[in-house]
Amino acid sequence: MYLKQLSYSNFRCLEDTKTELDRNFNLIYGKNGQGKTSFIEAVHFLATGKSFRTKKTKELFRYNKNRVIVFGKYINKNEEENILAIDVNEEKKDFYINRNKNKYIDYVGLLNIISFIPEDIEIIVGNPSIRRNFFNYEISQAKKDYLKSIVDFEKILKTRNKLIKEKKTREEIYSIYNEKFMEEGTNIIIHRREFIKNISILLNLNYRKLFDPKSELKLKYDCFLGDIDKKTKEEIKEKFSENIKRKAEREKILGYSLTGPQKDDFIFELNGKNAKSFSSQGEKKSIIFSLKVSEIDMLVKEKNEYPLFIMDDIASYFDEVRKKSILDYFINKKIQCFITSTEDLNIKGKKFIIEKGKVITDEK
Ligand SMILES: Nc1ncnc2c1ncn2[C@@H]1O[C@H](COP(=O)(O)OP(=O)(O)OP(=O)(O)O)[C@@H](O)[C@H]1O
Repeated sequence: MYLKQLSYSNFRCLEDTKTELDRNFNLIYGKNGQGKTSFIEAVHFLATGKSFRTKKTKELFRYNKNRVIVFGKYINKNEEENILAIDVNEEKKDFYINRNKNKYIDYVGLLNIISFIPEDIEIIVGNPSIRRNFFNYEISQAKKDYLKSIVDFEKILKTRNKLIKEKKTREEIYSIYNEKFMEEGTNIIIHRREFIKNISILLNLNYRKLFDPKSELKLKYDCFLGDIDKKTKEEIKEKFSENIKRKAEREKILGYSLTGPQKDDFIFELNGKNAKSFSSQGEKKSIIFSLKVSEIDMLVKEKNEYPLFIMDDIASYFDEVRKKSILDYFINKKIQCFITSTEDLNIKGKKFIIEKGKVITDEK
């Protein structure tokens, strides 16, 4: 799939415009502070309804404005053209597919996108909730029923916590919620185990191919239940149930859930050592880049089409050799990518020069 056209109104510092994009390579080029990141943020926002820089959508409104519209035409794997749009104001966010208003759950995942931004290093060094959010989003892109499980699980967890806090743990309603909690929780565990197993193999292959053929990189699912590697769904549920029973008394004292996949974590291990504590900055960046490339492979396997890729500030990440191997990767795979840079890159495609929010197209 690829994005053919992008337009936006009131998006950060960008001057309202309509842009025709290259099917493969789009270089967003300019000096610091001109609007390069804002441009790829608009692409990301169109695809996901979210920014990769902020949770507060209001920050996307141009100063003193209270509404943003992004609009784009994309071509899917059957070469069909579709139109997406998001209209957001202070109160609500509306999603449109081919000019019809739709729910977010139906909108997200139509235009798949993978991003690589400086803040992604947090996936390794940040706290477990960052990794959980990251993998939740990635698994959802490939599996719609996972997104549903996550949304349902979060609602159930909230109610379960409320019931524990109110000490209504012996009532019938608690046991109904407990059953739902275990059922959805187990679905999440199974999806996570499967996804991590598959992506870990790709991650190692990609890291070796792109950066270091002698290294061994593993991604491990650190499930709150301990080792569930070879367990069936029923066995996992059983273990979950025992875990709940064991922690019930303490949950009552503390007033919230002490068990469940909301406690899961994921560990990156480079040559047998936890990357969070032992890997260098350059190795961490390379691990994350390999992870992103592996996500592309996973999406291609699941959906049989390539997602879009956006990468902010390539020059600040990698040396010349690594930069070349990364750019070669995108060119060979024929992925539509959007790369921002303060230096010109000698690659065939479209160059968009950004100056004070104004986008100037320069065919290369
Ligand atoms: N909501 C907004 N409305 C208007 N301008 C904004 C808004 N948010 C940020 N800006 C301004 O937009 C400008 C461009 O920011 P952006 O991060 O897109 O630049 P950039 O070209 O990627 O810069 P760099 O190379 O330094 O990363 C900044 O000067 C910033 O202050």
